[in-house]
Amino acid sequence: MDILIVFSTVEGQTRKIADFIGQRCRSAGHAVHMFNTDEKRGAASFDGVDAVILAAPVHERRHPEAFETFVAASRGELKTRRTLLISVSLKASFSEGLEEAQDYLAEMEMRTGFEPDAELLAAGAVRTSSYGYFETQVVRSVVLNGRDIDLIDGVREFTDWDALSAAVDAFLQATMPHYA
Ligand SMILES: Cc1cc2nc3c(=O)[nH]c(=O)nc-3n(C[C@H](O)[C@H](O)[C@H](O)COP(=O)(O)O)c2cc1C
Repeated sequence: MDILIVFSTVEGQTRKIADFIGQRCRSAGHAVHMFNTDEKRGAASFDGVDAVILAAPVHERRHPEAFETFVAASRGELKTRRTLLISVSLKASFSEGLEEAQDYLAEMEMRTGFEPDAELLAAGAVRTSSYGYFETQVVRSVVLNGRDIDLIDGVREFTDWDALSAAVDAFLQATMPHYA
C-alpha cells in the first residue's frame, strides 16, 4: 500500500513518533510519504495514497492550528481513504489523564468535522531542554498536575513504543483487505 503520514510537532516527540511509524510501515513492505503540516511549503499529495496516518501533539489542550486546518481542508480526501489519527499528549501517559486526553481528540474531531477509522492516544515526552520558564510551569502544574516527576534536564520519554507498534500493525492489518 501507499501510506501518507501527516504530522505536526512542537518539541520533536511527534516527529520521532512519525519517523518510527514510517519505519514500521516500510519494514512491512509499504511505500511511505511524509508530510509535516508545520512546513508551509508545498501541499500534501493524495495521489495513489491508500491510507493516511495522522499524528499531532497537544499543547495547552489543543492540537496545532496548522494541523487542524490541514485536517479540516483535507476532509474530502481523508474520507475516501482508511485513516488512523494519533493524539500525542502527556495526559495519555497516566490512567487518570486518559479521559482528558480523549477530550482533546474529541474536540479536534468536532472542530475539523473529521472522524478517523481508528484513533490512538499516545504518551509523549517531557523535554526540559527546550522549555523556557512558561513551558516548565505549564507542564509542571497544569499537565503533570503536581505529580512528583523529576524534570531533569534532557528528555523524559513516556511514549510506549510497543503499544504504538501494536496500534500501527492492527491498523495495517485492518486496512490491507480494502486494497488487496
Ligand atoms: C507548553 C506546553 C503545554 C502542554 N500542554 C499539554 C496539555 O494541555 N495536555 C497534555 O496532555 N500535554 C500537554 N503538553 C505535553 C505535550 O503534549 C508533550 O510534551 C508532547 O510530547 C509534545 O509533543 P511534541 O514534542 O511533538 O511537540 C504540553 C507541553 C508543553 C511544553
